[in-house]
Amino acid sequence: MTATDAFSAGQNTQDIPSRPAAAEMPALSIDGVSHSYGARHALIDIGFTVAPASFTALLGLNGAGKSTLFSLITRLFGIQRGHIGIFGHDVAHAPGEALRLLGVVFQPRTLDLDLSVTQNLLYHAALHGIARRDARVRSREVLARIGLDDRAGSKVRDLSGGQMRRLEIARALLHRPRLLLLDEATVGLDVKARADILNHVRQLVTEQGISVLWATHLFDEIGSNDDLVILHQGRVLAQGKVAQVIADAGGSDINTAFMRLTGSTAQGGSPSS
Ligand SMILES: Nc1ncnc2c1ncn2[C@@H]1O[C@H](COP(=O)(O)OP(=O)(O)OP(=O)(O)O)[C@@H](O)[C@H]1O
Repeated sequence: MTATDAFSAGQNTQDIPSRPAAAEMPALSIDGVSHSYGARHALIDIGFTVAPASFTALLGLNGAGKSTLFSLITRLFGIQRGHIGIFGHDVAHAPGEALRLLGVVFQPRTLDLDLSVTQNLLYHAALHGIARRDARVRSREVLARIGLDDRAGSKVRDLSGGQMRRLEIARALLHRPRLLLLDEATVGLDVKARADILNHVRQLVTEQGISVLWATHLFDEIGSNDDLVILHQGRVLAQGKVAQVIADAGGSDINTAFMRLTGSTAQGGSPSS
């Protein structure tokens, strides 16, 4: 039985550590997480939280450990060390509750190009056990939310790269998650498509109250009001509001702050990056 179950069942909770109220519960909490591939340490004792209804950028160069972290959060890999919680549900011990609240857009594309936009969504809904009629309602809802409602009948093959990405985001929203993870969601897109995707995702935060963890290596995708986590060579070097991270690092902007923290050259936001 989880702490939540015990609380709701009204049992003696003396031995159960007190939990923050639901409104204060982090959407995502990463606590003391380490992961190694054999002798290679990909993540080293990392910790941070994503606040509810926030946009948190996870900034790191190639090889920083972002994809490894996503694989742990989604349970693709078992957790070797540390704890990961989604709205208070431990991913290792209460995976059903935790993953129900989670939507994910992975780096590689996984759409069926020969099916229509709606068929892709209905197929995914069926995998989630969503009844056909409900799935149709939800498909229309998520396509409208992500600005693709006019392409519902199009073959995915005929969409642009940016539209395909938006469809993947729509698909990740079908089961109405409260936390959305996106791993380098704008890779390979042009400047306008990148901006469109970012705008849509930011709207999910401000209008729907969805919490977002946005993994990127592109500095220009980070907004001045975002929460920021800097991951470098498997370690969290800084976290907090962007302005605070810049001030703490003694930089004048995010590029100089990153360079000061890591000694690495900053990455621009060129479409080919
Ligand atoms: N399956 C694997 N086996 C061995 N080492 C791996 C494996 N996957 C990742 N690594 C190593 O772990 C480290 C972190 O890689 P990871 O892919 O998590 O970083 P990343 O920040 O997502 O980078 P990228 O944006 O390039 O995918 C790197 O040193 C990488 O070489």
